[in-house]
Amino acid sequence: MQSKTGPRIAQIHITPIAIVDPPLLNAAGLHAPYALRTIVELITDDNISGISEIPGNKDIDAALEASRSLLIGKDVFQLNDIRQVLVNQFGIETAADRGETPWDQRKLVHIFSAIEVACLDIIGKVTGRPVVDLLGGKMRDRVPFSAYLFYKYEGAGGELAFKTDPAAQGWAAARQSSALNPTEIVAQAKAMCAEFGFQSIKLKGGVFEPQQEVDAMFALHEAFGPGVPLRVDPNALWTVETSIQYGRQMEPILEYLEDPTRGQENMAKVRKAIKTPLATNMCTTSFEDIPNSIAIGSEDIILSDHHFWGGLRASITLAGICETFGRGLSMHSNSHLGISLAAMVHLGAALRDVPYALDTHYPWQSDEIITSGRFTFEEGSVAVPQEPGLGVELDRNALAKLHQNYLDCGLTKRDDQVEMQKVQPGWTFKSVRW
Ligand SMILES: O=C([O-])[C@@H](O)[C@@H](O)[C@H](O)[C@@H](O)C(=O)[O-]
Ligand SMILES: [Mg+2]
Repeated sequence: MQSKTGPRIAQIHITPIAIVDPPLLNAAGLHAPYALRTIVELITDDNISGISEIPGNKDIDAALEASRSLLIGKDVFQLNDIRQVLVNQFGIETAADRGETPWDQRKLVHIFSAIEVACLDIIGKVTGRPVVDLLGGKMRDRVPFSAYLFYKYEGAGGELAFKTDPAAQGWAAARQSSALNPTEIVAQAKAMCAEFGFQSIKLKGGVFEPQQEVDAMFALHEAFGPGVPLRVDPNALWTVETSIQYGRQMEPILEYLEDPTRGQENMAKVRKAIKTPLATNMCTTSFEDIPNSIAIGSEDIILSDHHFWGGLRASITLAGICETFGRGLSMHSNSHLGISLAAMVHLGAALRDVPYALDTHYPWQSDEIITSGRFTFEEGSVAVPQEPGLGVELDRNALAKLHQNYLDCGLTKRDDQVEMQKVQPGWTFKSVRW
């Protein structure tokens, strides 16, 4: 029997969108009223559509545009060739290229992730298999996620910015409330867990001085008891000394401490001094970082993200490396919609182990871009879609509306410092604050 070729990429649609995002606080400042994503749709010569979603900004969109002519005509099964074409075009960003924010300065990984996921969606449709089967097959039917708490100002985001919608009910109402102290953080956690059933909880820290955030963690421990694993992520704003001091205080209550301090060397020092495992999505963020991570022991758990590690198959490779070198693996997230969530769920289902519930910002979003509407969570987990491909279809009306949001809102890249300065003039980001 002769093997077949194709289908081939005939059209590429790149659509920047802006999705409503509430005023969430973090170490870099404040979320804008809209978060930017880019939706990519590939259409093959036999009219099959494959979709993906990546973090958006003007540069990434321009790079996607620039790769269009290189990708038209490519066989969607030839992912190695497609990646090589993109490597030739953009090069592999080195640690030096990635500079002071190595987790962020990416072109190749985002673009290849967008193209790979859309191709896998098509391959799944052609073969009649869900994407998880293309990653080696399903190890579980449901994928567990963690509650992801944020300090925040009052407000719903989008047009409501810092205002609230009095008609909102349940979590939609709680999502608008301010959370600026331990009591409000516990209230946020209760509302989010009541809605989504999460069984573990992460707090985005790096907003207030460390003792306030540590007090919030103890308040969560008090409210939820020892059966609910807790994590806190100060996004590397603490010195080594601060990390050790507060890390030791939280040893009895934390499942893991995420990126307390900046860089692999500092993380390795903290790791030697405290008993709690350390997790990262900031110091070991690419394959190039792995050898030094292993040599010096900078973390226990790598928070992968297919958007940032170069796709779903690269994430499976990362899982193998983690297994070989005794690293735990979990998943990082940013504000996102259901196409990204579907891809995360297929990946999570294919991993041999999921020892830590994965991160997702999804509860903070109210928009959706898939025809089936927003994903539902049961006891914090999402069922793996069983239909061919990603198992989600693009809602073209929603795409048009969210693209119009993008055009209207005037944002072209994420800048949490600028957003914070609108509220607190003169506020500046500091890479080490406490
Ligand atoms: O959305 C945020 O504010 C987070 O701080 C995000 O930007 C981080 O990338 C991320 O969630 C993290 O775990 O560091
Ligand atoms: Mg993090």
